[in-house]
Amino acid sequence: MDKKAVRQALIEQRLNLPDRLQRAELLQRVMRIWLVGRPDTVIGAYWPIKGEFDPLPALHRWKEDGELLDEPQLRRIALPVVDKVHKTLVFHAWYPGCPMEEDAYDIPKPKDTEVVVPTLLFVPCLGYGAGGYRLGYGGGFYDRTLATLQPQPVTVGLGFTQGFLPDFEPEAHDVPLHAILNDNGVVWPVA
Ligand SMILES: Nc1nc2c(c(=O)[nH]1)N(C=O)[C@@H](CNc1ccc(C(=O)N[C@@H](CCC(=O)O)C(=O)O)cc1)CN2
Ligand SMILES: Nc1ncnc2c1ncn2[C@@H]1O[C@H](COP(=O)(O)OP(=O)(O)OP(=O)(O)O)[C@@H](O)[C@H]1O
Repeated sequence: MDKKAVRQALIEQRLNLPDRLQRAELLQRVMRIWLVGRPDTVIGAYWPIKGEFDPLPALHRWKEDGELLDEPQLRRIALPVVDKVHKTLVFHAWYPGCPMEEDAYDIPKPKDTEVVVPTLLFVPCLGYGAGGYRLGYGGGFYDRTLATLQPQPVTVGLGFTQGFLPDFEPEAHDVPLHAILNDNGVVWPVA
């Protein structure tokens, strides 16, 4: 199968997952545990589309947990906005109820909030394979953004078990993720 057909099949499968709610709850838990002890105060995530796992509830709790620390921490969540000229992503602060507007591909983006630089990025994985490699929708936005972001953020892929591709072959421009989490736990790096 070519990449385009694989993408279509994965989106279809994901939209039809019979137990997505239970799987989403499991992945939220994996995320929260993975975040314990991380030093980050700005985390980049995404507004879910096409049946993607929603990372925002777990991140909102992470943000609130920051206020309960011995030394309270101001934590912020950011969402990607497409830079149409450079075809890269810029991150804007987001909070629940934040005014939104449509970005490219009809994905909502925060309206007029501050540009921030995340030290950790949760990256949506349509598919993923061994070695921390991911398959996205084919825009190359994450690869291009990661090729230029300074300092380099830690990148953590999120996907359902269903997206695992045992035979995935990365291309030269594919930047591997530092970690991948799914509803079973941490699947990259392998222990
Ligand atoms: N939730 C979410 N937000 C995200 C991403 C993502 O993967 N998930 N992105 C990650 O990069 C960026 C947007 N990238 C996207 C790239 C392509 C398509 C898309 O639907 N493409 C069409 C084909 C368009 C074409 O061929 O010109 C399609 O698949 O039908 C969607 C988002 C930023 N925001
Ligand atoms: N660092 C880069 N510099 C320039 N072009 C790039 C870079 N990375 C990727 N591209 C271009 O983007 C196109 C799509 O890449 P790829 O198929 O890996 O997208 P993807 O990772 O699935 O999509 P996305 O990151 O948007 O979810 C490629 O054909 C490639 O030419």
